[in-house]
Amino acid sequence: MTLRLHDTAAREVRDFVPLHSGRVTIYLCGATVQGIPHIGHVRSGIAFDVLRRWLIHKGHDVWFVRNVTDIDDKILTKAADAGRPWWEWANTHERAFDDAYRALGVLPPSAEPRATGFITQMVEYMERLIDRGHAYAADGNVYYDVRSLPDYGALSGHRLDDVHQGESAGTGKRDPRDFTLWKAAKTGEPSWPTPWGPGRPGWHLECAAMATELLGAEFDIHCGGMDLVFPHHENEIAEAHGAGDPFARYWLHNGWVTMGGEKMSKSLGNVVSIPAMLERVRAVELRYYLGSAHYRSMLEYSDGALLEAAAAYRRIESFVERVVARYGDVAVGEVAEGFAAALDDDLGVPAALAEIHNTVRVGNAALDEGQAELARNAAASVRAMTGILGVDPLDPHWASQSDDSAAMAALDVLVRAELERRSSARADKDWAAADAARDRLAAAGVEVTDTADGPQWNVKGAR
Ligand SMILES: Nc1ncnc2c1ncn2[C@@H]1O[C@H](COP(=O)(O)OP(=O)(O)OP(=O)(O)O)[C@@H](O)[C@H]1O
Ligand SMILES: [Zn+2]
Repeated sequence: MTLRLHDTAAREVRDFVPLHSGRVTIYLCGATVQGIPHIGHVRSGIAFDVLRRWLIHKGHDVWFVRNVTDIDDKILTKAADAGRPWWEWANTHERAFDDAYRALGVLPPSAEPRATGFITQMVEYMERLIDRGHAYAADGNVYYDVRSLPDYGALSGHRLDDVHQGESAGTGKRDPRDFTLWKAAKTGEPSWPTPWGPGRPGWHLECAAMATELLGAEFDIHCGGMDLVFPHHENEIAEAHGAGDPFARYWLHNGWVTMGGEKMSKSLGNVVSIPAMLERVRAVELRYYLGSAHYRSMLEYSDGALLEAAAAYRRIESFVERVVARYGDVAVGEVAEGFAAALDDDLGVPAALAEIHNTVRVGNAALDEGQAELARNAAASVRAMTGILGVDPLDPHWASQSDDSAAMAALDVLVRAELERRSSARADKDWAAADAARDRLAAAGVEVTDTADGPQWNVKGAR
């Protein structure tokens, strides 16, 4: 089946056809490493990790580039406020993002270019733009002349009259709507030499130069958060088209993590950091939660929604673990047809999750009825589907972070035996024996919840 994706530029969902058959090239705008990541910052990493895994599953070789913006006003200001060198500040927070991505099982990118490593390419890029009449130097700054490009604004739908770049007025700008490619050096700030004097790059130039250098003048998918449509991606397109490059063929944008209906952001103060979240739920549960909404929807954070998602994930996990405990190891099987159809439809994760939960229900019933083949097939399919969402319970990545799964599987057998004693005692109206079974479980710290899928258990205080 053909994968269909919502292309912001086309304003519609359209068939995805890669530029080169069998290979897909993707550029995702990565972090500006100025602080500790909050859960909003990693949403794009998770959403497009699912895209990547799905494309790999469909047989493509995926080249996935996610950059690091390691030079930026905010980095310089925050480092200066903290009395630290800017490069140390950037590196420290790059590691914090790395830790978060790794903890959440986001596949490492094929390349992770840092802006400061591509200055030569940025200078060459500006030379091309100046030669072609789309950029000009003034007082050591280099600006992009937005009026020089007839289709400026096409991605975001901004009319030229309404353009506000949201950047401070630079000296020598011919038109306030022009945007900055390169900033002249200021005393005490890092700078690199150029034909127009020393300075440092602007964000929009960084991404266009890195994407072009690593993925070519034309590549498949450019993605990022929805707040990047304007000005960041609009300006990247302007640069590429000005330079004569076709650039990205599809533009994908993810919605925000919100809290109280507003974008989670440090400036609003409504943030929950990844380390703080990982004190509350396991990393795999947080990943499940952050990846559970459709990538284009807003994901409104609440404690209740997080815990509900964690419980939903544990239902999937405990089914797979029960199968392993009873029948031994489970291989990765086939994805359900409905799951494939859901992901092919613009990465419809909510419908894909419904397929997973449905398979778990069928599998649990098969387990209860001792239908080994059916139960094992269901577990194998659940492994395949959860693997594409990055949350396969048996993926070794999670094993080091979760309870010892062999011990948990053994415990599951014992707890199930105790639960069976409790339920047959109830059926015999032997209340004393039923209470004794319940008390033994409680004394061992095992909490039992009766659900539509039968009793579920967990160890009190364990995550
Ligand atoms: N709440 C969020 N949900 C989804 N993506 C987000 C969220 N906040 C930031 N991002 C993404 O993270 C990247 C960095 O964003 P940005 O620097 O604006 O973070 P921020 O925390 O909002 O910053 P600030 O605290 O300065 O407002 C961008 O790609 C943006 O799309
Ligand atoms: Zn970018």
